[in-house]
Amino acid sequence: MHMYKGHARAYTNIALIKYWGKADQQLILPMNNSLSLTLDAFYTETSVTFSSEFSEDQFYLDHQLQDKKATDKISRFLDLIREKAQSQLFAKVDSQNFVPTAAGLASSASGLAALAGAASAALGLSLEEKELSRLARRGSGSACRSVYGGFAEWQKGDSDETSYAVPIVSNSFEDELSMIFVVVNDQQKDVSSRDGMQRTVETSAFYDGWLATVPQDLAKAHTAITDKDFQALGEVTEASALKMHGTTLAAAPPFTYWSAESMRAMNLVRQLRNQGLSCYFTMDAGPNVKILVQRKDEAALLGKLQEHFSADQLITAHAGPGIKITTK
Ligand SMILES: O=C(O)C[C@@](O)(CF)CCOP(=O)(O)OP(=O)(O)O
Repeated sequence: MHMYKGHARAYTNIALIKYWGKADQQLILPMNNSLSLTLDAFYTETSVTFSSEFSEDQFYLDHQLQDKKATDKISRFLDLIREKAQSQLFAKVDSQNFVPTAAGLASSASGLAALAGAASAALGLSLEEKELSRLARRGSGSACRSVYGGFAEWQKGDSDETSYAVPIVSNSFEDELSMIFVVVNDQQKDVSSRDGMQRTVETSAFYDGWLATVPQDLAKAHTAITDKDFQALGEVTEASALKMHGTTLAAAPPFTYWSAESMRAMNLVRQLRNQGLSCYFTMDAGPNVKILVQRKDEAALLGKLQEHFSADQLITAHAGPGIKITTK
């Protein structure tokens, strides 16, 4: 009887310069580079066991056996790893999302990164970071950035071999930052990021305009990180999110991830900034609002936010580490 085990913990990341649109759906090659900050507040722990005793793949998420649809998606991803390792063995996948229950935050980035790490290690593939990032990308684009801690850039490349994330040298600027999540509960049925970006690429009149400004936004973000210039990083982060979300309004049919509560949070950020509290927001494929603030202003911002939102809606995160893999 052959049994092989691997474990990984991977943290979620939030894009400051957004990935929005694929050049290749099957390989998950993006239309543009993106830049993110890995956080310490949310992570996924995954254990994978391959065994000759198993007659099919099994996928447990937070101790719940998942249905065929979810398991088939995992199996297709595991096939990539089985192929690399020349293995036919089936696997049992145990994933646990350490995301505050109220959050309802998507954890595909940490989840697929942890799965890539645990499964490849179980089959004895000791992949170095670039290869691990490429593998995670096949699970979910943003997952490729969670291989690294702190700031990372996903270089779009033009093939499976050339599309992966790299760490950004930042002389610890990330340690001077906080990100406060405002979890809004009026979540209408969202369009998934995968479906949302596909519809936008295919139909949005604003999509080319979005794409045209990404390289200059990336350059601004790099300069801001090098210079430890919080205002410049905040401005380009907020602009990138607004432009990305703007593309959805011109899609057919049009859609938006912004709810009334999202708008309330974004307007409050602008108001607080105008009153001298330097903070900037970003948003992804959901109504939650993420606020970038300097660690030194974190308490002051929380105090202001608590006047407008309940404490359990506010989650504070700081820069987090890269993926951790063990095969014990
Ligand atoms: O994270 C960002 O750069 C921006 C977004 O979060 C904005 F919503 C998109 C993430 O997309 P993802 O879930 O990775 O899609 P997949 O490749 O279809 O799995």
